[in-house]
Amino acid sequence: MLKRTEEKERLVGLDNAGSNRQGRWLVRGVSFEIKRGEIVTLIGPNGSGKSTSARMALGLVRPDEGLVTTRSDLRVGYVPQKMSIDRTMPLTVERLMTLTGSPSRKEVADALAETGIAHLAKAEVQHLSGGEFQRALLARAIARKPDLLVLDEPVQGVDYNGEIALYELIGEIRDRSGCGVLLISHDLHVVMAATDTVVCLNGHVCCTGTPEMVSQSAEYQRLFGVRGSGALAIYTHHHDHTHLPDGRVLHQDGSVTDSCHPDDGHHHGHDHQHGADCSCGHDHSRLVLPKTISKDANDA
Ligand SMILES: Nc1ncnc2c1ncn2[C@@H]1O[C@H](COP(=O)(O)OP(=O)(O)OP(=O)(O)O)[C@@H](O)[C@H]1O
Repeated sequence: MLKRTEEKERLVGLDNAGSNRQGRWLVRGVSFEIKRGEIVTLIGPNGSGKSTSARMALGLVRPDEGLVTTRSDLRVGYVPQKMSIDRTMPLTVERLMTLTGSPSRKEVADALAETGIAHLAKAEVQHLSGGEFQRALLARAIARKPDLLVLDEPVQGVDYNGEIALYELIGEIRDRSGCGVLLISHDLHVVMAATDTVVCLNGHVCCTGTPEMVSQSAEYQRLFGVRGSGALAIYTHHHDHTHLPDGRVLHQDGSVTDSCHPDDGHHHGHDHQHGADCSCGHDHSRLVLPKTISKDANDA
């Protein structure tokens, strides 16, 4: 008898969902689902309805049309787009972890270790770099052991190498914990190919699919106006280095450098291609778009 492949558990599903405020549709016709172990990324220009769609998925906004179904007792870990912290108030990373929940000391320590900032447990939040702060917020979210991890613009205030390191970390967390991940991004510089599904929004779903499929769709290219040298490059490489929490790069030969370049002598067996915008060029399975796309998107 044939054994059916086991279906991954569906955590959240939106079916033609829409949200209306005072007669205006903020977004409508949104359909996607997130299963356990999957990464779904919502992309789109400012005001395109990414946060509204995510809020519908989380049950924070009730859809005015369509259907949203959520697994009962779904545990969500949320990394907000902004978090206002009184910079004059002393607040350690450890304390930040317990502001809105009550994880045990071990859960706090594990989450800080997993996000690579165990050494910053006693540090003041106001002294953290952009990348360290994002990791602290991520640690706070994963300490809850979520079924679904939601990250709204997780790479804000983070430089290019830090951005790649953060995306890699999110992928590792998914691999280790098996949680589902919903990412929201309008800075399209890096959308990791580890993303299973990209949903491209502009008040409605313009296109949806794998990063490769979406990048090639006419709707996507119309929306983001990919111009001139702004060609897309899909990277599929083998892993030969690791991005450290502080943005530096640990190479296979044990050396650590501030950044990573194909010709820096640390990489062997170049079996990959580089795009026009490649400042790193190795080992990531990701879709890279030029920085200018964010501006193009706003112009669109
Ligand atoms: N509660 C609300 N009441 C009225 N309008 C709203 C409300 N929330 C959002 N909007 C509007 O809905 C549209 C979509 O907003 P949303 O925050 O979902 O977009 P976004 O894609 O996440 O944008 P950004 O990238 O700027 O964060 C915007 O025009 C916004 O001004």
